[in-house]
Amino acid sequence: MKTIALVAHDGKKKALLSWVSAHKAFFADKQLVATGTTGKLVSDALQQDVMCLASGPLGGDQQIGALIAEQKIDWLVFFWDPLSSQPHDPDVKALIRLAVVWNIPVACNQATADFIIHSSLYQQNYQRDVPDFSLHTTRFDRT
Ligand SMILES: O=C(CO)COP(=O)(O)O
Repeated sequence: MKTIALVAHDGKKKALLSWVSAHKAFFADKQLVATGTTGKLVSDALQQDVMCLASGPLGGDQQIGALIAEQKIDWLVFFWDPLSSQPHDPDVKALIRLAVVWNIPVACNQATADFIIHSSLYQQNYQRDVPDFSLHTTRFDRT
């Protein structure tokens, strides 16, 4: 099962909540991890369990970064707010840095988050619709 980390700054929480709500069915079979306040809001919006870590300014970003370094997170959706300063800005940068270091998909806005969902759905459908790809290749090789 895929594990997705969700984080949003206060100025972007509304955007994240409307985005996750629009994709409620997609998240139903995913494991969700989030910083404290974001996680509570997402859990209420989706009526789904979310592993809530500490609030961002209290170390939640660092906890998610640690999970990334332990390879327990498949992708990160982090709606950070480019128009307000954060007291824990070094933690924010460290989290994004670790997502890049560990080469996991990371979406910092809705357009990219949509891309990742569409790509993930495409991969699921491709794997389901073409299960006998190797068989097909073998048959082709014999002719
Ligand atoms: O500050 C955050 C990310 O940097 C988010 O923390 P909360 O989800 O606790 O608001």
